[in-house]
Amino acid sequence: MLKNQNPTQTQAWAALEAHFQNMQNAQMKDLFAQDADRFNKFSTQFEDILLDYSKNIITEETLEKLVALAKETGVAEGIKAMFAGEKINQTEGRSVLHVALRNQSNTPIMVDGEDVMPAVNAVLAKVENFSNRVSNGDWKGYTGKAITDIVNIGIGGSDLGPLMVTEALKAYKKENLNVHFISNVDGTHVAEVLKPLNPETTLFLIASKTFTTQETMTNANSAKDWFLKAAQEEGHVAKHFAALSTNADGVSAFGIDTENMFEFWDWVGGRYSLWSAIGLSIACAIGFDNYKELLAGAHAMDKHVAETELENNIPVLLALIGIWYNNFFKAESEAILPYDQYLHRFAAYFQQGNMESNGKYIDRNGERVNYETGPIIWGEPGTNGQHAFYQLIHQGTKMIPCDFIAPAISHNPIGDHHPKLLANFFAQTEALMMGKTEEQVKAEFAKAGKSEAEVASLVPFKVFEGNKPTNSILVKQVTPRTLGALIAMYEHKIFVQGVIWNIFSFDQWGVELGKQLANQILPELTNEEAIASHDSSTNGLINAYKAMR
Ligand SMILES: O=P(O)(O)OC[C@H]1O[C@@](O)(CO)[C@@H](O)[C@@H]1O
Repeated sequence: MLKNQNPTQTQAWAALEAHFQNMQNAQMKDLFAQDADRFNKFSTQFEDILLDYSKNIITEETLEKLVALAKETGVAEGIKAMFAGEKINQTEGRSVLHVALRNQSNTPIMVDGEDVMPAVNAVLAKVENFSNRVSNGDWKGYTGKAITDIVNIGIGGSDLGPLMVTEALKAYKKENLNVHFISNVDGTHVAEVLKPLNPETTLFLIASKTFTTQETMTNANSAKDWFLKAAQEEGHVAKHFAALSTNADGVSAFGIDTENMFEFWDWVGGRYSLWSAIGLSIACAIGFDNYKELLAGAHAMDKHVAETELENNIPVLLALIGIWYNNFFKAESEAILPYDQYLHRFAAYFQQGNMESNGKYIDRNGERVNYETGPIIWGEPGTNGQHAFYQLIHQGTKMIPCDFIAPAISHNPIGDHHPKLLANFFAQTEALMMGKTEEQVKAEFAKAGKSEAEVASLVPFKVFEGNKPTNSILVKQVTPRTLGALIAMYEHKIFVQGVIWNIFSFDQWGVELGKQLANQILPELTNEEAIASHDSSTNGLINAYKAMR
């Protein structure tokens, strides 16, 4: 059972507040100077992933106090409850079992008294059969040609996961198959993606847990129109459209043969669904064996989370360090900075994963929280970010804890590109931690032959205060297995933070109001009347739009 404990009313929180008074001015460079063994004490290895969390404003005492908070708020109980299939998604009356989708140990996992593993494995077998047939060229289109292009039509969790993973694992992509993603309801997206494609050799995967999402159904209908313009006969749809959904009625109403439907279940959250049938485009793109390796990596991390004491539990440590900054240093955002071009959509994926899970202001008792909850997640690949926003991270007024991620081995070892990438990866976290003192700046000017008087006015601008916290995650190489473990690590970090913040991390009521209002406004855009049903701004904007057309 989840404990339902307001974190700020725990003894651990009070102890952390007192501890923070001592730590708020601590300098990491002093902590390193005082302990030559700091790196060994504050780093850990999981398979081929090294996590170095030593460049944080923490001591062993900090971690002890943070782990005490995890204990008092029932993190261990929460982990058990999730893995046991308890309906911890309480406002929707659902279990949260994305861990079942990758449960390659096949231990029974019960929902409402029934082991879900047989159904999970049946869908996985269907995914294997389908993806093999498509990637082997055995699946033929209406003119008898093999499929060359797969188009995943979905949005949010039905897009971001498959997109991020197929990009991250492009080195494993099947030669004969291209994967494309349409998500935005903006007609430009479907127009631009379909422009170069051949209806005879294109297969559409309509990915939608609910099969009611406005953007996805609009894009799916446009894709079907595009296809039928060439194919003419409705009967050919079955060879070119498959559905990934929990809603069989919606799928057949759309006109997709439920034989071509890959089901998943309401205990799979959209933002946790790439491990389900939603991952079909991944299996087609990189091959089923690699897709299974992705699941295996996540499963290995699941076992680590379920079996490891809190003190050495990697997602728990990351969650607690995040809470230390979010709730005590008042940091409002976290940056994820992958030094790997293939991981260019990794931060975007966890914008939904983190912010849709923990962007909540009501606690599990239905009361408004009196503390900060989920952070803003953002980030871009390195080294590009260095030329865009690192100025603020280094010399801005905001503390932005950053996760730096890099592979030791590149899939594209061209010239000295990778050593240069890694040099930046190592240098940035050192610079953020060490900074540059006034004395160092003056010495550099003196070395360049500049007199103190000459440069006095410049010195303040060149000082770096440093003491900016980072985690460094060094993976041997971005492979299906390490990527699976990395994604699961962040998923569990998010879950643990939600338990500590005493919020429900697996519903998303906050996305509903905008949709409701959009549905009310849509008919107002097509009639000729002047609109007066809203506030003056919304009325003004709609009427100005109508005048512009
Ligand atoms: O998969 P579907 O049901 O089409 O939902 C798509 C996305 O829409 C949401 O915003 C929920 O409405 C995300 O949680 C979800 O991943």
